[in-house]
Amino acid sequence: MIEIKDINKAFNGKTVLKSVSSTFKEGEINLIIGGSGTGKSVLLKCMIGLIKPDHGNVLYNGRDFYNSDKDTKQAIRREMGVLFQGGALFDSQTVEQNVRFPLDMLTDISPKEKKERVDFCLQRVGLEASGKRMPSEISGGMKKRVGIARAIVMNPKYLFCDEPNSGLDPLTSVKIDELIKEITDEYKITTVIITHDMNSVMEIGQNVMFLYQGDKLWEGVNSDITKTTVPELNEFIFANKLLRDAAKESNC
Ligand SMILES: Nc1ncnc2c1ncn2[C@@H]1O[C@H](COP(=O)(O)OP(=O)(O)OP(=O)(O)O)[C@@H](O)[C@H]1O
Repeated sequence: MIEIKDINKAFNGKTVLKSVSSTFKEGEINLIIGGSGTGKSVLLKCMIGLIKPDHGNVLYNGRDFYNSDKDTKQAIRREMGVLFQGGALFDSQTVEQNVRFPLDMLTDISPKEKKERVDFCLQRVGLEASGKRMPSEISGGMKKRVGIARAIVMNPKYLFCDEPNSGLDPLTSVKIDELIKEITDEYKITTVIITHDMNSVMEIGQNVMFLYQGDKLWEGVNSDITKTTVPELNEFIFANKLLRDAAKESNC
């Protein structure tokens, strides 16, 4: 479980996050949604320690990240897996080398153990036959899978995904969502995903937080989202015509 309490952040006098608090549950998919520039990525970066909030706390199973000693911070960092937007793969390294990278950087396990762990993770994301290929030789969906394999190679307790569906066709997006959901269930990970994708919200959004201009305006389970009376959230959801029509039909 991750708790964020009263997170505030401003850049050059402009407030980007306004006292945001929430709880992200273990073994569940927790989504942060909202339009462009509403502070989703800044919030995620505040959670993983890439941007220090001006005020507020981030608690990892009760451990207060920003008020921890160096060793505890390091331990929490090792429990995080991050799938960056666009995958962030090293183009000059094979798929296998990309997945092995955190093990090389953060562990001193033997080459044999590393190989076993990398093979296991590649197999878990359905890429067991692609370890020797270069990122330039695989599709966008496969790159995301490599990113997921790398994010789980350290066996994380917390998984953060920044727009895992960006740049993918709808069918591949669904497959990536399903994979993240399966892995979250299987290893009881606390997963936090930033997305614009209403399909992801409806399919896998067990807990959803809506940010608007740095404010948390709504949170709840996905099945309640279309009943919202928050005008900004309504506008965000029903920008999608299919959903608008579906909502009209269910009200008839
Ligand atoms: N390092 C920074 N320095 C100054 N301003 C920043 C910095 N990072 C983000 N911002 C500003 O903070 C605001 C929120 O940005 P953020 O990237 O969190 O938006 P977002 O909701 O993730 O948008 P998108 O969906 O388009 O990625 C924006 O106005 C952005 O310009």
